[in-house]
Amino acid sequence: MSDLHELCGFQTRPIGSKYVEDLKFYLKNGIPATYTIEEAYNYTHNIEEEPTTTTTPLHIICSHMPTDASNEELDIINQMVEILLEYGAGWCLTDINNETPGCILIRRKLNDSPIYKQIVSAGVRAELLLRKVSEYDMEIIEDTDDLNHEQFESLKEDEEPADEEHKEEESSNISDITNQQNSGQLEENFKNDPSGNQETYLKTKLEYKDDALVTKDRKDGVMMSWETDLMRMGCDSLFRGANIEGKVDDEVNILNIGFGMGIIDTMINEKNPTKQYICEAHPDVLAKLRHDGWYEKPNVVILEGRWQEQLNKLLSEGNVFFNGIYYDTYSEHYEDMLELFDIVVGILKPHGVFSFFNGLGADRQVVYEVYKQLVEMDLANYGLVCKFEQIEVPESTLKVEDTNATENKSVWDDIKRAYWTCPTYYHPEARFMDV
Ligand SMILES: C[S@@+](CC[C@H](N)C(=O)[O-])C[C@H]1O[C@@H](n2cnc3c(N)ncnc32)[C@H](O)[C@@H]1O
Repeated sequence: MSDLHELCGFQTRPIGSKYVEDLKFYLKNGIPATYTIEEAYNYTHNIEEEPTTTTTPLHIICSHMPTDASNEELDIINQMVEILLEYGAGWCLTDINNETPGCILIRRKLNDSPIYKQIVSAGVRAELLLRKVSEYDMEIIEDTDDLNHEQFESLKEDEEPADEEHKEEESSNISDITNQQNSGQLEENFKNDPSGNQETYLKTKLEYKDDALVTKDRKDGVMMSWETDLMRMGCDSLFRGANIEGKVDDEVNILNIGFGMGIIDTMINEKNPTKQYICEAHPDVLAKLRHDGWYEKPNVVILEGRWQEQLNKLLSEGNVFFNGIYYDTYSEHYEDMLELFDIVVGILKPHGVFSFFNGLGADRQVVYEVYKQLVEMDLANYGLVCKFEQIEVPESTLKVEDTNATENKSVWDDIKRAYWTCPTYYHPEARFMDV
């Protein structure tokens, strides 16, 4: 382990200002804030292979920060985190246990600490920067080949490097993409993955089961009935947009993007709006809509196709405006949602409500919290204020190994990959600012 790594392990107490001085000294002398234990180990052992896990100084701080630290010590640790982040420490790099620094704090129940807040803010800044970088087609060159290890290395022999066999499968879409953008293999997998690629998804056969809509062969969960309570909240939000100063609007129009299992659409229909628009792109889902009689319902309009085409048409025709718009699609990304905001502000009535299934980054709690802040900022740029209501999700959605209740069935038992692993759902309700 290098001196920098050792420093971040807080082996001597109390943690005083010398820690900050030493940290600054190492960083100013060229040790990268992202210098990993694995890089240090490989260098000392003449291993040329690029390590696949990244245990950074920030990880070490998060796992060694004492739970009995005094306020003065916490202040020093906080300063150290601030300095590391200033010097470019990664908020979403993953260590040997597939944990980011934020994940470690959550596991240690330290996510109320200012350090956790700093990490989430750094995540927001990093994602905004990444967006700019891709917008302008810039390249971030990360070359660690010419690191001057000799200058800062003093690795102990007993320190074990990252072990491939212990490495868990990466699970966060967003941090995967951030970490491993350059991998051609990943790109290929991504193309063939219906959950991440819309073109592939729309050609993939779907299957309706009792409690889920899944892709027939791979068993990706497109929609699952455990989300029913979340859909109820979504439906209630949409109809709040029908209320203008205590009176119900003369014409209540609701738009739902993505039919799936029809859970939210059934709830909307029961409230009998003037017009219920449903936009749906997948042929198997459209067949289900036909089979279940949705085309015959007098107040229902079905927009067949992707919202990207269908809603632009509505927008340019300019003769229907909505009290509520709900968005819950599949195999789309955050950038798609940003594109949707352009249309939402053009077809939402002044008192209307926009809501969506908030699963942004929800396979990793710290990423979920970063995206909660990002979407709030992005909606604000469109003049929409987004408020979040918190609810606990059913325990059966937390992976079996996390619940300590192996006898309980997990909703993910027959599903390829859990797209949700967070204990709390942040239900979004957005309205124009001046309403
Ligand atoms: C998660 S499900 C929606 C579940 C729904 N909220 C419910 O309550 O059952 C997502 C749906 O969005 C549809 N979809 C995906 N991309 C779409 C797009 N670009 N335009 C319209 N529909 C889309 C999928 O085919 C799928 O039926």
